[in-house]
Amino acid sequence: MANTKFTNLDNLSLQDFEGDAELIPLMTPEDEDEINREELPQTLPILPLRNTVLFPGVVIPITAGRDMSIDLINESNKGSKIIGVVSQKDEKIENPGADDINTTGVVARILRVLKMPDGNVTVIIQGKKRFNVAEVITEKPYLVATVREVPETRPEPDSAEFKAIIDSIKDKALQIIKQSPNIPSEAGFAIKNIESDSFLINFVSSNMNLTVEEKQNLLEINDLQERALQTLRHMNTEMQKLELKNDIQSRVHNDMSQQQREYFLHQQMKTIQEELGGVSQEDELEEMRQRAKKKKWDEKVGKHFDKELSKMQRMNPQVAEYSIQRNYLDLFLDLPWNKFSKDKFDLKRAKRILDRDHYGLDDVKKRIIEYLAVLKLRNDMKSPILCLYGPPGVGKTSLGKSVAEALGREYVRMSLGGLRDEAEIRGHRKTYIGAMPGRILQNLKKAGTSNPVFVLDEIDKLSNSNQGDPSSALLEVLDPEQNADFHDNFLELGFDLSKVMFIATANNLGNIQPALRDRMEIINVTGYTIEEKVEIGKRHLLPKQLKEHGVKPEQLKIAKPQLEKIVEGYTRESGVRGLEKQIAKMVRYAAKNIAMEEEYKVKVDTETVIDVLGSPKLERNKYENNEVAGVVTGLAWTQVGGDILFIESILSKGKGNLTVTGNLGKVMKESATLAMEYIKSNADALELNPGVFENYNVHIHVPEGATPKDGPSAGITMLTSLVSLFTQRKVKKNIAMTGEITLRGKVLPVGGIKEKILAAKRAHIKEIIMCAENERDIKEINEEYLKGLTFHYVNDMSEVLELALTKEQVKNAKIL
Ligand SMILES: Nc1ncnc2c1ncn2[C@@H]1O[C@H](COP(=O)(O)OP(=O)(O)OP(=O)(O)O)[C@@H](O)[C@H]1O
Repeated sequence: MANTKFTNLDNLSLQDFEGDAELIPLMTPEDEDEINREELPQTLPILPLRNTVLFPGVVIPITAGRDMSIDLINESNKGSKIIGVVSQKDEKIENPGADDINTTGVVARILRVLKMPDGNVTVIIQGKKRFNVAEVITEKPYLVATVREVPETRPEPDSAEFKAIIDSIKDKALQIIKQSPNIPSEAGFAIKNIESDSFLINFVSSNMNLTVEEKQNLLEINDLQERALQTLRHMNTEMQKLELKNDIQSRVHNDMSQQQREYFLHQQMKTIQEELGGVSQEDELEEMRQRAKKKKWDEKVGKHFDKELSKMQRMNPQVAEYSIQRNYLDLFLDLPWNKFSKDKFDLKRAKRILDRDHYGLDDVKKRIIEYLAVLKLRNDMKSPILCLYGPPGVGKTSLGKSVAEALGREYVRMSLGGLRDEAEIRGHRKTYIGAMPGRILQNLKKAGTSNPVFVLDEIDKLSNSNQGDPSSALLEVLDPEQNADFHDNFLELGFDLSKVMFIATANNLGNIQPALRDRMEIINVTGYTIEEKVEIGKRHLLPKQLKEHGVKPEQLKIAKPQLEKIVEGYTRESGVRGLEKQIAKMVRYAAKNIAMEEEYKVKVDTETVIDVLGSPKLERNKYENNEVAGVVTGLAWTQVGGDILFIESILSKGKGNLTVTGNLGKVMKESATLAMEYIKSNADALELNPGVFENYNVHIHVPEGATPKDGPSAGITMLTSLVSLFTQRKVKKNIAMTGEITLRGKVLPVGGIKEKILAAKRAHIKEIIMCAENERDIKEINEEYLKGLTFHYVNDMSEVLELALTKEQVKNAKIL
């Protein structure tokens, strides 16, 4: 017989056969054929089995305790290892004789013998084929008998009926395995893999829960199909018994588990409640009732609350809606209905606070104080909403905070940057999963009063999307006519926002929805000059950073020249946020040395600044010389506020192409084309050789290439640059300009003048050219900022060129 499937048996240890462990090696049809071809010996030692029946092909462990059996096994194991195995008629008989054993048995091969510590022997045997005992020759020391093969009738190989029976046996076996918790699931795997039909029948018969007699009867059936049928019958009975058993058990179990579940849940609830301070549903409701008594809400709100509370009372605390309802009622209890802080309208004090927190910004502070004065006199909030607008980091947000302190009101801030869903402002309906009130109400809850100073940061960054229009929701918030009854979807009732003081901040007025802009009183917070930045650094930013880093003022001193170095060399902005970061770096330098007890310069000198911050990055920000034709300084409005920008242009041999580079937007590119066309059509007046346009390519570039730039205000700068290029005339020193051009050479006014003036000052510019109409902007600027600057107001390009270009040509001028 092919032994391949059983080789691993040799490696099995004793533990593998302990308990009821089943062995389920599988016999293939080839193994079976081989067994059938083997000759049956004439005589066999007979091993009587008390309580089991061996079937052909099946492997079973047997424990032998009787002397006759131990002797038989030991002898046979030394010899052929082939024995005859027959079950006893009565298991109680200790020393069975010829009459006490069944006549049909199975030839078996000893696979392994294991001697147990108690003297017993466990033997693993595998059944081979059936035999009949012809005659018992001797009974001592163990039974030996002559044997006869038992013929087996097999069905036709393609018998559909037999196949159906076999399939049914497999199915039933799998069902039984599934329903029986004691049978390992590997048995199912074995059954699926059995290829030999007779082995399947034997394997199932051997493992079924049958009496020895029933099993013996099965073994004695010579007709294989009949044996299969009988096996299936037994299996059906077994299955029914199992189903019944499982049914009874599951009924008992269900009753138990329902009870257990409830007990368990109650225990859990109790524990959670204990952890939460022992609040039961009733306690919870009572607590809410008590809190509600203290609320100063209107009758309508009170009634609504009572109604909703009794709804909660009727709810099962274990359902999800209960907690939604509790959150809903909590919001009612948390909102500051009719709760106001008392305003401190001491305007002198207010001014003191604004001055304490912010250096400069005189105009802005004046406007704020005026605004507060009106509030004081009218004593209602129906004055327009303030909108502080200006470049980043100039103190818009922190001004809002100071206003709150000055008025003695609570302060909340909500950033609108990137907000695109209307529900963020107005909330979701209560029925929506994960519903919440909108951020306006959430912030009021946080503020704890109904009249806080509410800063709406970055109102220009609201975006529109398909999730509704947040700006129209904001309109309702800000409209004094409507906001006394602001509707939040979650709250379902109106809430009065009319006493809230809203202050919006924005970087760019152009991006604010016009209807929103109309509702607000715009206050321009401009950027700072170098001197102001140095003062802010000294008075505010350095002390603030020292405090934040736990460094004492006497442990780090940065004098004005060093602060100026930091401003000029390391920051390029209208505001002071970058400066604050650089100062923080300086403070960290001190902090590190203090902590490591290392020596450092307490009085920072310029070398230390360079050591700590690296070499200055922005020296180029200053005005450059005028030795090259085609390089002109413009004044622009960029992401950091007002800034200077250089426009460079060069000529190269070619066919009159115009190239524009430097990450320029459409409008700026158009300005370049306009400038070029203007020069072409005014070539005579500019005394240019007309052939020059066909023989040269022009390239205009605006550094820095990585920063996107756009807008019409570079028009006059581009034109000046090109005229300088074509005429090779020097550009006047320390001059900068800003203005839009038309095709006819008219100069138009542009925006952001205040910022641009400050940027020019920071870059040490002395003269500025701009449109005559922009003169009114200059008049609004504090005299202080205009010191040292000369302004030229123009209407036409010819005036610009007259002012900006000298008569002198640059060194090594090209002859065109
Ligand atoms: N005039 C000033 N005096 C003192 N500190 C100032 C002044 N201006 C700005 N700061 C400080 O600069 C930092 C940045 O200011 P803030 O955040 O208010 O800028 P912002 O204008 O709101 O900027 P953004 O537009 O980016 O929101 C804050 O620490 C603020 O206190």
